[in-house]
Amino acid sequence: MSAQAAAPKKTQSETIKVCVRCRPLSSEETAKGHAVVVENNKKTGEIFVRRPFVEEAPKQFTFDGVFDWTSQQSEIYTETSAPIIANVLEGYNGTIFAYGQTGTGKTHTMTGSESDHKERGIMPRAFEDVFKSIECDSVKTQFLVRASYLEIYNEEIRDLLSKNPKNKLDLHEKPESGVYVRDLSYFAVKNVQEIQDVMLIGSKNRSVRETNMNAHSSRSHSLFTITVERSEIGADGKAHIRVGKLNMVDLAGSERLAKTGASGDGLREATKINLSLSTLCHVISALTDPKSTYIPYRDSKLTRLLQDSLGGNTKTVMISNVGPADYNYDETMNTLRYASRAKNIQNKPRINEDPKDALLREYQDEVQKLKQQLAMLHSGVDPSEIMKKHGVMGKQIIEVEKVVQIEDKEKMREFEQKLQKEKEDIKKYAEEEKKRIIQEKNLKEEEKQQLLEQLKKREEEQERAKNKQQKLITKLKRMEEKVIAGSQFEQVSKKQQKELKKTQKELERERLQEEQLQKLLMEQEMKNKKIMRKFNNLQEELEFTNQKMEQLIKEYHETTNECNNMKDDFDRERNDMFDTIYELRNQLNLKKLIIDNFIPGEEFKKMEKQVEWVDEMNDWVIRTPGSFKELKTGSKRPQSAVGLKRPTSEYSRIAKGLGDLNPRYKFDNILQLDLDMPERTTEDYEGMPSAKVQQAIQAILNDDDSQAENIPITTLVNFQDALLQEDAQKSTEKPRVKSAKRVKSAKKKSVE
Ligand SMILES: Nc1ncnc2c1ncn2[C@@H]1O[C@H](COP(=O)(O)OP(=O)(O)OP(=O)(O)O)[C@@H](O)[C@H]1O
Repeated sequence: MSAQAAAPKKTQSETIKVCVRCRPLSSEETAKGHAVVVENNKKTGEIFVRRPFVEEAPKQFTFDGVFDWTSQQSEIYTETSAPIIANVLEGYNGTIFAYGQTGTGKTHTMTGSESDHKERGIMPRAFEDVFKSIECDSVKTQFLVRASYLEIYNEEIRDLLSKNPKNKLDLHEKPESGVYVRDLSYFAVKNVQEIQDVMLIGSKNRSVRETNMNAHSSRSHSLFTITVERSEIGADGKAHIRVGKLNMVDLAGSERLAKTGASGDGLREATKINLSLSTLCHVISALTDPKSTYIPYRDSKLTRLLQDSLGGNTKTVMISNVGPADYNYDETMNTLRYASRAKNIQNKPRINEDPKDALLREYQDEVQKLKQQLAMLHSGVDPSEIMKKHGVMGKQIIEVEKVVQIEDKEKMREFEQKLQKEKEDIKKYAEEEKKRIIQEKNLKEEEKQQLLEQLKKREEEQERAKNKQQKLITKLKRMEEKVIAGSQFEQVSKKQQKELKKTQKELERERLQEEQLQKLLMEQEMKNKKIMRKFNNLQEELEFTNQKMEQLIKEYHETTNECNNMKDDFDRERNDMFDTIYELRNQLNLKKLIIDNFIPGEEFKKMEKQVEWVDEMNDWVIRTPGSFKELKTGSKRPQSAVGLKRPTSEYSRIAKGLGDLNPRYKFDNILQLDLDMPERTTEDYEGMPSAKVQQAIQAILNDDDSQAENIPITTLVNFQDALLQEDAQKSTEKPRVKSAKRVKSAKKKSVE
């Protein structure tokens, strides 16, 4: 494929391709005697679903492809996904996603079996195809293949290839490249084995749990992305880069809480799964409703990540998985209804040409830089030349200046071998020199030591230089390895085979279309005949009208039935929602109870102030410490004054200026050891109390402590009166400081 062929094509819209796969009855379903209610017609793309225990015509849907339990994994891949892989290598974005009720075979379809080669799913087959196509391409075309793997668990994005797969990542959006996950790990891979290892590592980190419906139920949506960057020389003699991205999505299954028996964490997971799947359904509905003005992509992480695949610039295939058993009739119908709607979603795929953020260009630049550095290092003064220049016991090594250009692996190997040999020569030469110095009889011991030290120093220097060269070669090798070139020999026959296969498939598709058109034509002709029919007599006309009426009545009944079924489905969905709401309300009440009884109101209010709703994350988050500043109340602490050791208020500066000895104005960190006793504010009672007062005091003192509380009120009133009278008499003699304290003083005096 030449770069010329990649000249910007006119963007045409196309509908997303929708296929249905029905798995076989499981052994448990067979043992329980469940009946099969799903029937497929592969040729026409029709699927029929019979409502159990009801006498009515089966519901019929038509898709781009239908597959039953006899379909092999290879067939599913070839029919649904292979064309998308070819598109991705041309620079289109592609998405393949599996959707359906829990336990219907989404993971089986996408990943398949690890141990049984025949049973491997779409993902490993896609890996093989990507690298096969790269091999078949021209040697001048360079590729960079990267892989990433993430899951959305409980509305949190997690990097399945990270060292800490439980850390949550954020979604961001760039105008030129759309929605992306910040800090997601990408691994450059250069063959099938490497990318398969990436998938296996990620799959092991995925959240799975046993439910009533599936022993290994995926509790998260997973997204494996392969980014293929290809660089070719165009007609203008310049390198052009195209970037294709392939998303492979294994969604968590929709489930009815009553069937899966979810509780606790399982309930939380199921609620989040169902919510994000219902957002996906709302997005599908909105995209196919001509009256809709708003697409709720932002309502879940899943729909935001799939934004380009649904109504965007991607070539998309949706594989809807269903179960064949009668007890799953409702879920099967639900899946098929949404799948049927999705058929009308229009995308506008386009080739991504010369994007600004192409990594391949960065790699190419870096490799070029490394090559130059290496060449410079190598063409510089050789370490042995340094030795020669410094004339250490002069064995003369003549070095020829050379410029290194590493163009292929063979040359790189030669260069590495040469470097190794040079290292060994340096070592050998140093050893010989060492021996010679030691054996030199004309030299003093001191001189010998000096020469040996010099020799050691130079040997180290040379080794350092060679190690640096080795490092550069290793880095260059690593970078060049990541950039894969097409095969040396263009495998024409392989390519032709591929073309042949493609043409055969195209022919088959055309044949099917022709068959369908033929069928439609016949039906139309029949209708026409009926209309054009001439009636010989009234009797015939009556019979025809009766037949027509019967037909209309039948159609009316069928439509009414369909309406009732839809109403039933709606009721069921509503009941499911009520179940979910009921469970969630229970949990909410529990949390409210805990908050009301164990968290003080003040604390709750404080906490409430410290959290905020972030639209981007669609969740509550605790504010960062920086944002607490605005919550702080109270007076502002004075800022540090120039020349003072600590922030100081105006008042304390004045106090210091006035020479106040209070240590708090000394501006030093003072540790006060003496107790700061309060000043006395009362004074002893002087003079002789009157007889009445003495009597009252005596009465109090005579009562022991236990009775003190029970002193008759009259005694106390008398005592108070006596004191007041006496106060009035003596007020002219001496003013009292605090009369309220007198009772104590009086008592003290009397005791003394
Ligand atoms: N076409 C098939 N042929 C044979 N077995 C199948 C097929 N499809 C699914 N199965 C089996 O059914 C079981 C459930 O499949 P799988 O785990 O792929 O379902 P799922 O839709 O991914 O479920 P969940 O949404 O709970 O993760 C597995 O044991 C799987 O091997």
